[in-house]
Amino acid sequence: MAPRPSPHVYRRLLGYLRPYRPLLVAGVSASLVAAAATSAYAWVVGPLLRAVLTGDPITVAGVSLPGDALLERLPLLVVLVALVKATAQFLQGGLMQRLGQRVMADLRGFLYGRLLGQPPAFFERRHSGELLTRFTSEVPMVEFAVTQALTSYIKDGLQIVALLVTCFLIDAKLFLFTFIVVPVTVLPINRFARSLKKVAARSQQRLGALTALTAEQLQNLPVVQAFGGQARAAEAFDVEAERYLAEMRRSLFLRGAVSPTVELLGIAGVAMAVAWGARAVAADPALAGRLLSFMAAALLLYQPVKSLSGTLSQVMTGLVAAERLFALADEPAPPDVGEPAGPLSKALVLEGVRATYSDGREALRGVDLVVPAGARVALVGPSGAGKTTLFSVLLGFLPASGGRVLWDGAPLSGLKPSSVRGQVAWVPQEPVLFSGTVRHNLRLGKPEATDEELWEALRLAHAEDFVRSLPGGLDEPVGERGGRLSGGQRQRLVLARAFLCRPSVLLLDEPTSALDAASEAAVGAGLTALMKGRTVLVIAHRLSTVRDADVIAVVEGGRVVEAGTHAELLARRGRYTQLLGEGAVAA
Ligand SMILES: Nc1ncnc2c1ncn2[C@@H]1O[C@H](COP(=O)(O)OP(=O)(O)OP(=O)(O)O)[C@@H](O)[C@H]1O
Repeated sequence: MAPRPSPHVYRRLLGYLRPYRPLLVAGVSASLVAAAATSAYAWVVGPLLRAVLTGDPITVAGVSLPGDALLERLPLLVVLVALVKATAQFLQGGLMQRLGQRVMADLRGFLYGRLLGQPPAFFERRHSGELLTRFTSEVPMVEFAVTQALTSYIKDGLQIVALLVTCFLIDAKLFLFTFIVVPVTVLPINRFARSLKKVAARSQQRLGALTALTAEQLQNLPVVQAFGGQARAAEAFDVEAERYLAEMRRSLFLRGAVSPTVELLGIAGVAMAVAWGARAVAADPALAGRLLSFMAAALLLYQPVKSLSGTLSQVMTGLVAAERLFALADEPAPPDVGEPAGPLSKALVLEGVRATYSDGREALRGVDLVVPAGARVALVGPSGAGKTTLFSVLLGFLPASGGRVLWDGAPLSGLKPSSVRGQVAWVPQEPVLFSGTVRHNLRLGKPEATDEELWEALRLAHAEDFVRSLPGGLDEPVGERGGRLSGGQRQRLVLARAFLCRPSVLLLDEPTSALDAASEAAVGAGLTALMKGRTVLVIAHRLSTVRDADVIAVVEGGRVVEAGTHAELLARRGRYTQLLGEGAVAA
C-alpha cells in the first residue's frame, strides 16, 4: 500500500517554523493586509458602478458621498487600496519565501546529519541512487510544498476567508444560497487530494528506482561496455522508464483534472447567484448596488481558489516526499555514548567474537586473538575468511553478536565509538580521496591541523617531494576520487592523513594494486614509518609484511585457526604453510 502523509507530517513540518516565529508573524500580517485590501475592492466597486450608472449619491463604509464628489475621491481611494495591496503582497511574498528557504535549509541539514551518523549496514540496505534521489528530487518537492504553502496557501486562504466574510456581510441570504455549492466543491477536491497522494508516492518510488539503475550503470560503464552489455542496460532502462511514465501519466491526468473541476463548480455557483440576484433586483431595485458588490467579491474569489487548487497536487506530492524523508531520517542510528577510550597501552583482546551481517550471514564465528600494545599482527587467510569483517567490528561499524572485544581490559561495547575511532586509523586497501585540495583531504581526521603539521605528515609518509612539486602545493586540487594523482601518490596521501591523526592503533589493509617499483618503494617506506611504534593489525598481502610481523593470525571460516610467528607456523606445517604454497601472499 502506498504511504500517505499523516497529520504527523504536517505537524512536524510546522515544527520547523517555530524558530522563525517573528518572520512568520510578519508574513501572515502582510497577508492579512493584502486580504483586507482585496475585500475593500469589493466594497467600493458595487456602489461606484451603481453611482456611475445612475448618478445617485452612495454610501461607503457609513460615509455618504454625493455624485460629484465621487469622481474625485473614489478613484483616489481605489489607487490607495491598490497601493496597500501591492505593498502587502510584495512583503508577504518576500518574507514567506525567505521563511520557506530557511525551513528547507534546516530540514536538509537535519537529514544529512542523520545520514552521516548511520553505519555501513544502513547504506548496504539501500541503493546509493535511492539516497541521491532523496536529495536531488524529493528535497525540492518538499521545498516547493513548504514555500507554496507559506506563500500561496496563506495568502490565498486568507483572501478566500476575507472575501467570503465580505459576501456574507453584503447579503447573508445571497451568500447562503450561492455558497451552498461550496460543500459540494470540497467533496471532489478531497477525493482528488487522496488519489493524488497515492499516485505521488508511487511515482516517487519509480523515480528512485530509475535513478538507482541509471547511477549504477553509468558508474560502471566501462565494465558494461567491456561485456557488451549496452543493449541490455538500455532495455532495463526502458522498462524502468516505462513504469515511471505510467505512474506519471496517472498523476498528470489527475493534476490536469483538479483545476477545471473546481473552476466549473465555482462558475456554476456564481451563475446561480446571478440568476437569483437578477430576480431579487427586479423585485427591489435598491438591491442593485449590493448585488454588484457581491458579484465583484465572488469574482475576486476566482483567482485565489484557482491558485490554491492548481498547486494542490504539488503540495500533496511534497508532503508525501516529506514523509519519505522523515522516515529515512528517523531510522535509528547507533548512539555515540560510553566511556572515552584512551590510547591503547596494554592489549586489544578478542574473545570468541562473533558477527552477523544484516542478511543473516555469520562472517565471524568465534575469533580469539590477543594483540599486545605495540605489536604488529598480520592477518592472512583466503578470500571471504572474515578479515575485513574483523576491522568492521573493531571500528564499531558492525556490532559483535557474541563474545567480546577488550580495549585495555575494557569491553569495546562500553566505550564511546567516536573515541575509539579517534584512537584508530583505518587505511583501506583502495585509497579514498575526495574532490578538493590536498589540504582538504589531509585534514579529514584533524580539521585544525596547521600547514607545518601537514608538511610533517607528508614528510613521514614520503609524500613531501611530490606535493611540493605540484603547482598548487597543498592547495592543488586532487580531482574526483583523487583522479589527478597516480595510484602511489594517492596511497601516500592517505598514509599522511593517518599520520596526522596520531593513532595508537592502525588497521591496515595492505594495498595490492600494481605500482611501479619506484612508487612501491615510496609507499612501502611510508607504510613502515606509519607502523613504527604503533599497535598494528594488517591484512597482509605481501610475504615481507607477514615475515616481519610479531604474530601471524591465520583466519579461515570466521575464526583464527592458527597463530604464531612466521618461523613457528612454518615449523608446524599447517594451514599457514599451505596458504603460502597456494600463493595467498605475494613474494
Ligand atoms: N556487507 C556484507 N553483507 C553480507 N555479507 C557480507 C558483507 N561483507 C562481507 N560479507 C560476507 O562475510 C564473509 C567475510 O567477508 P570479509 O569481507 O570479512 O572477508 P575477507 O577475509 O576480508 O575477504 P577478502 O580477503 O576477499 O577481502 C564473506 O562470506 C562475505 O561474503
